[in-house]
Amino acid sequence: MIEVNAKLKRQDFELDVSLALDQHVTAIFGPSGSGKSTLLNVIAGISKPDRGRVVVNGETVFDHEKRINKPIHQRRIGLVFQDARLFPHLNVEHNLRYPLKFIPAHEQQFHLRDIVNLLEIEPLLKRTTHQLSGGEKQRVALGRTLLSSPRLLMLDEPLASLDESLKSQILPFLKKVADEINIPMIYISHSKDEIMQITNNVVYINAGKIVD
Ligand SMILES: Nc1ncnc2c1ncn2[C@@H]1O[C@H](COP(=O)(O)OP(=O)(O)OP(=O)(O)O)[C@@H](O)[C@H]1O
Repeated sequence: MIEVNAKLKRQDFELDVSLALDQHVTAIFGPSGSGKSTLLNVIAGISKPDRGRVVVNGETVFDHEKRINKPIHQRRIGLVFQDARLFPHLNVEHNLRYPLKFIPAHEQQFHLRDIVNLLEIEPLLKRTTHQLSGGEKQRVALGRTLLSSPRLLMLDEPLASLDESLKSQILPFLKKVADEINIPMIYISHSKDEIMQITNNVVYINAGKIVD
């Protein structure tokens, strides 16, 4: 369960949201500039609200009044962005293994092998990141994020930079992660078609406010 009560004012924009997400997968949908990424950043700890409270799986990660503001890494939230942000100096396998170094073995939710099989990336393991297509990069980025054993997975327009044919190749993998992986997921997109393939549970945001 994710609870967000947050106000954040910028020059030409105000985020003012109050929402409780209790489904396994939630999509956040809204037009460009409506505040989707800002909301995600507030949950992740990248942006600090002026007021409010954020609770992730029972843990208060932000509370303005109580002066709680857990740093990003302590929130244990996995983020996947439009650009894969892989480490260019590491090959695919080492990108995937990277987060495992920081998590004690008993806290690791997945083995490398499970994720490699789930995302069908075995043939890519020895490649450098420059030898991957955009869609392959996104699968590796998703795998690396899962291997960080997050307690919440947030994807911010993960398909936005891919062409239509690559999108349709990656969507089944996102669906598989949504259906088979036991981690709550927030999926941000401005594409209704894309969202409908992932979940029926949609939160609409417009001009910084949740719309019923
Ligand atoms: N760092 C910032 N400083 C000032 N204004 C910002 C900053 N980041 C975003 N904004 C503004 O806040 C508003 C919400 O932006 P946000 O990125 O959350 O929207 P979005 O719904 O994710 O849009 P998109 O679908 O285009 O990515 C926009 O008006 C944007 O211009």
